[in-house]
Amino acid sequence: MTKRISLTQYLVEQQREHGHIPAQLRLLIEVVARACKRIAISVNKGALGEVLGSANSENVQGEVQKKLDIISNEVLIEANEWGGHLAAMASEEMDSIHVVPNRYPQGEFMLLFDPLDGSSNIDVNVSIGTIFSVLRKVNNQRGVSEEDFLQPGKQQAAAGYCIYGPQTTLVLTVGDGVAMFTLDREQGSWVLTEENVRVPEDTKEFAINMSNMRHWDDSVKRYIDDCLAGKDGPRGKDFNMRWVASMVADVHRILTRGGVFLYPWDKREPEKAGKLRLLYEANPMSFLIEQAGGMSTNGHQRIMDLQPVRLHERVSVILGSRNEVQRVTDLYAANKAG
Ligand SMILES: O=P(O)(O)OC[C@H]1O[C@](O)(COP(=O)(O)O)[C@@H](O)[C@@H]1O
Ligand SMILES: [Mg+2]
Ligand SMILES: [Mg+2]
Repeated sequence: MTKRISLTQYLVEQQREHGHIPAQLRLLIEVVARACKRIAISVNKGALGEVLGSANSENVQGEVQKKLDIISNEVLIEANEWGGHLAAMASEEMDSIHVVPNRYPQGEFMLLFDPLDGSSNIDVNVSIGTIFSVLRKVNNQRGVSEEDFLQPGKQQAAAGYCIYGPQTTLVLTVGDGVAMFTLDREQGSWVLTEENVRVPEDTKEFAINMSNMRHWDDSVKRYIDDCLAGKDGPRGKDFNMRWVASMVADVHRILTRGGVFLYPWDKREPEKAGKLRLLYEANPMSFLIEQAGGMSTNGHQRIMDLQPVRLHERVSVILGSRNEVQRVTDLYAANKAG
């Protein structure tokens, strides 16, 4: 039975007993967790809070923004601006970085986030979430710039997401395994409910948007065909499929019971490496999955080793149960060897 301690107590233990995190990082995570509580209240209100529907504006990705995309972004900016633990922030919903104004103390960390993940599910009452990643500011001699954010995922100081579903759950790593906290609405506090989360190495469950099948490359097609062939096919076992179309929900299921998630490159937009964003979707989810014993690649390379070149760059994502991700990566290698 996991000891039912609060998020603050867990972070204090990480700081004092294990020396894993400095005080500023603990404060930062607590502020992000508090912001997610506020976002959860808006999400739960739905039509009552007039937070559903489109905002009739477009973000840098060319996507029409939802009202909740903007509300969540503002909540996170506001909550994190004055705490003294940050130098700057970056978000899916902002073209460029947001530097903490000089009137506030400058911190040594930088926060990146997808304020509302799974936007296509907002209006249909399906689980959505917030994804975040924390980096250290590399050069304290000068002001902060977009270049400071272009760090490989393996340099993250912390990462997590909050899922707004039947329960509101915060999932976190500071590089010492993965922990899950459930929001106790009566108390308004985050309570530890899972620690040292492990992703099973094997699985019989894959998650991919099957409607894109005709656009996939040969490696992904082959992998999915083999799964669909079931126990009479090369895999010798039947597979099940799930696709929530909220990355947080699909990854949360994998952290909870295993599975493999694929949003690969496809021919619809061949010039793009994929749909999902490296810095505030793929990297934080990869850190969590690896800390839970899983694996995360773009088919060719470990995602956390990739050197980012742009703030909103996209990447092909294959993550989850180690042996399945390895199988997809082996198919890519075999196809490359030709
Ligand atoms: O609609 P599709 O093609 O299935 O894509 C679903 C994917 O797009 C996303 O919604 C993109 O994220 P945003 O909602 O933050 O833009 C992921 O959460 C999800 O995995
Ligand atoms: Mg997203
Ligand atoms: Mg989003």
